[in-house]
Amino acid sequence: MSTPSRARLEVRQLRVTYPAGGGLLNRGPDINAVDRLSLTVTAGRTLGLVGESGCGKSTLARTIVGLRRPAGGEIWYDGQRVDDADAARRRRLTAEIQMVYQDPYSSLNPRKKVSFIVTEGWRVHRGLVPRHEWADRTADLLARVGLAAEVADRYPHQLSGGQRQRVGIARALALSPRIVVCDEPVSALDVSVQAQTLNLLADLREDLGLGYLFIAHDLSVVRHISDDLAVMYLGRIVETGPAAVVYDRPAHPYTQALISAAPVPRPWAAPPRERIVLTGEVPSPASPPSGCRFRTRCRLAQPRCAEVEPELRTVAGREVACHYAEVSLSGDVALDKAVR
Ligand SMILES: Nc1ncnc2c1ncn2[C@@H]1O[C@H](COP(=O)(O)OP(=O)(O)OP(=O)(O)O)[C@@H](O)[C@H]1O
Repeated sequence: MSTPSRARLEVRQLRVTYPAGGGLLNRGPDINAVDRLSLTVTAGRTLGLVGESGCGKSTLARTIVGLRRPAGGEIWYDGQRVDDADAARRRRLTAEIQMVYQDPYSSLNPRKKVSFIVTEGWRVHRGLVPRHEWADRTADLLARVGLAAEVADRYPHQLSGGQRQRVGIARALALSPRIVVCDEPVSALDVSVQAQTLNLLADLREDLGLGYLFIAHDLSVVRHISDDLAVMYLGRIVETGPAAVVYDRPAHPYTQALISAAPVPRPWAAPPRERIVLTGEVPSPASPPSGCRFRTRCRLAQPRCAEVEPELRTVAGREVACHYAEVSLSGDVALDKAVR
């Protein structure tokens, strides 16, 4: 497969909401699951997106692949706007942006054989692959993800979790995407098969020149596969930049806390590090705190943080949304001096 170098997905100021709970009379404010979020995914590169459960990662993923409508903002693919396109153009554009789902148990139809599941996209995008090529092309796709051709005749319940996720990956590849949204693709798998699945995804990216938006709540999973990292908190990106910069010298107090809590592969060989424990609950996205959304759990919070919402700005080679990012990069001692 050739790799057009300019395949590029751009999300600009995206907002996605859910209607508020409660009855008609006591309706609360809408839930802003994704709030003015911007990011870019380019073919051949991986953007890792991390954040705690409930911060809006899956909502973002589902909106990018067209399963939810945004309440605001824009989604662009290769210079064309996707989110306001008519159904036919949208279908054509989004064939090139596919998704691998978190749970291979619930994302595959249990009543259909693998041969049907993998060819689903060809039924929707008629004419893409001629009917007489389906069997051979399915065998090729299964081989690409490390499965034997006989798997085509099996049902999902006859496969292991790792094999099912490979079927999910084959289904995503069937439409020759340029961009793949991987929504926690290994978190439902046994630890023993997580690494194999990650290696498969990394190999496919190399061979096919894919661009990944790789979503995970576990930083140690995304660190190795990502070129760039984005850290999400309550619907917004709080820090983003090259993976090595963000991971090795995090500037946002939230990123620092996430990294300090991530397991270290060989703790005896790693330098000792401070563990920052996050206190308090994640606030509801229906009523986020004023100013900086992270301030209610932030060890560096100052009065200004309640008044002015920090926008992303460049600090030491990455973008960070924190008034005191330089300070937090150089530690607490410096903070005393800086805020006086
Ligand atoms: N269908 C829905 N109706 C109402 N609120 C929803 C719905 N789906 C998600 N939410 C809310 O939107 C916010 C973002 O949820 P989302 O599932 O996108 O987060 P997440 O980071 O993917 O979490 P997880 O890792 O647990 O899936 C949460 O507050 C969640 O409660």
